[in-house]
Amino acid sequence: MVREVDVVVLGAGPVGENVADRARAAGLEVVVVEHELVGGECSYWACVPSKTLLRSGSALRAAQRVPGAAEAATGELDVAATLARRNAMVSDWSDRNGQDWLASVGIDLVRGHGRLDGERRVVVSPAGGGAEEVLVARHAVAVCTGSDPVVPDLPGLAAASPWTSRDATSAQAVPARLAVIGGGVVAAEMAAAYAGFGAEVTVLARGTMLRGMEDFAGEAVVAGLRALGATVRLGATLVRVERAGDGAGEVSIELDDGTTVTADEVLVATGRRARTTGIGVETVGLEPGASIEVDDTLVATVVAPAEGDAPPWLYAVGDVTGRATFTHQGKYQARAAGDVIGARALGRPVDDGRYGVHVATADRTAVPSIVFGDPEVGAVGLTAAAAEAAGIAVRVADAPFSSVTGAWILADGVEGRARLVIDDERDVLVGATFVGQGVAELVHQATVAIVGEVPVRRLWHAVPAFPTLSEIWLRLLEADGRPEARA
Ligand SMILES: Cc1cc2nc3c(=O)[nH]c(=O)nc-3n(C[C@H](O)[C@H](O)[C@H](O)COP(=O)(O)OP(=O)(O)OC[C@H]3O[C@@H](n4cnc5c(N)ncnc54)[C@H](O)[C@@H]3O)c2cc1C
Ligand SMILES: NC(=O)c1ccc[n+]([C@@H]2O[C@H](COP(=O)([O-])OP(=O)(O)OC[C@H]3O[C@@H](n4cnc5c(N)ncnc54)[C@H](O)[C@@H]3O)[C@@H](O)[C@H]2O)c1
Repeated sequence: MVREVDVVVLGAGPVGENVADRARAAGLEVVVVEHELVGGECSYWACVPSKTLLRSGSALRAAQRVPGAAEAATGELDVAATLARRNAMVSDWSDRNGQDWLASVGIDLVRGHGRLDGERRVVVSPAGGGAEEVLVARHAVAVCTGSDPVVPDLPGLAAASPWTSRDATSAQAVPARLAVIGGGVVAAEMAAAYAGFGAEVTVLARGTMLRGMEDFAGEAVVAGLRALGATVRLGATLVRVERAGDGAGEVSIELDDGTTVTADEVLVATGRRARTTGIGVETVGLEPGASIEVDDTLVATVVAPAEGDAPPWLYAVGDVTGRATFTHQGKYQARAAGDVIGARALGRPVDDGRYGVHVATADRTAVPSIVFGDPEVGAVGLTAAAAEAAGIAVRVADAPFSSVTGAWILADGVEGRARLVIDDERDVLVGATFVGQGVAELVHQATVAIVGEVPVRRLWHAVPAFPTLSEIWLRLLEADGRPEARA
């Protein structure tokens, strides 16, 4: 069967849903193709279950840090109740709600595996078998197929049936011992969750933790994991992995220093790669296995421009672009992409200037990220090192949360600190990092300041209420110095 529609969206993760939503809002006829669950990785095996698994432990520890509440919160974490809440948060891996939402906004869902088949064509193999359906897009195809975990080519690892983030976020029981390979955000979060559940956790990071963030963030996460009882080995080089018995025995991980770590499960948390294999990208001149490069309106850049004035037709959005692999940033791209697809289809003006309606400018200036461990790490924009590497002359302002009364009221034993990275010439923020208990909500203030290019001297007039955590902003400005003192 061949069906002609306005827009075909390949993949109904958070990003595909939002591209479809915006294109539909422009009045276009939209079909979404999905071979697993509507809602994608984020809803079922990533953001939602991982944050739910972390939340119960962090709520308990937050109470235990406040005298008066601590005396009432003396029990152990209820792991079974935590796992049950996670099951509920992912609707027991049913996408009924997602399907209902698509129907409610008039987006057609086609269940099955989709692949590109030359210009504007997507072929769908139905999930339950049967005849293939060919979808021909009048205006656009948006590839929103997400990413897959990378399993390193380490001797014995694949044969040891390692966990990926899918197993760690959907497990119905907690292994007694969990080894975690990697020092990134999945490793930090899942190690914190499972250590909080009482598992004996060993993190094996080949360098430091959270490389790419400010050094003090990774250092605080290592200290936090150790405080939860986890073992963290930095600079670990793994030689081989072996699972004993017939595949059900313990896993041994041999390191180059001659030591061996044994565990019941091993979680591989060594990054992700774009899902561009088996989706026909080669039929439109793209490379299978690689991220799809796009311009700021999310048009795939390697496809030759269409003849004459014909508008571009191939878009890629979200994790598959490798641009800024977070749900919030993918959805931001998706709003721009869905709107620009609508504008181009209807012959309306395209607003593609810096911070225009139809571009994802903030992918290059202000991508917020939170590591939801204990402590939390929140960051946006550039680190001091990244700014310098980009040739921006910056000054840095640091302040500890122990200087903030609101932090002392929230909990005893205040730790953590924050940093602003300021473009010295333009006197605007280009980066910020917050580390501590409950700091996640502070990041958006910095995101607004960066995107708004608010002069630092004006930030002195944005007065944080007393006594809140936000007073860290005042401490940071004080560390930077009163504007007239620098004049
Ligand atoms: C453990 C973990 C925790 C995370 N936590 C956070 C967090 O707290 N906050 C955050 O912002 N980000 C988080 N992320 C990242 C976030 O999950 C991704 O950035 C987000 O899911 C990307 O959305 P997407 O729609 O691009 O891709 P996906 O969510 O991967 O969705 C892609 C969809 O396309 C479908 N699909 C793929 N190929 C085909 C095909 N050929 N035919 C039909 N359908 C297809 C898939 O089935 C899937 O439904 C986390 C990631 C992991 C691994
Ligand atoms: N809270 C959040 O927003 C959140 C949470 C989890 C994941 N995510 C997203 O998912 C992505 C993937 O997370 P991740 O932790 O898997 O990747 P990552 O890129 O954050 O970290 C990968 C880690 O694996 C290590 N590594 C890579 N190859 C290795 C190898 N061959 N041997 C040993 N170590 C190796 C790296 O040194 C690094 O420490 C993140 O980049 C992020 O975009 C976001």
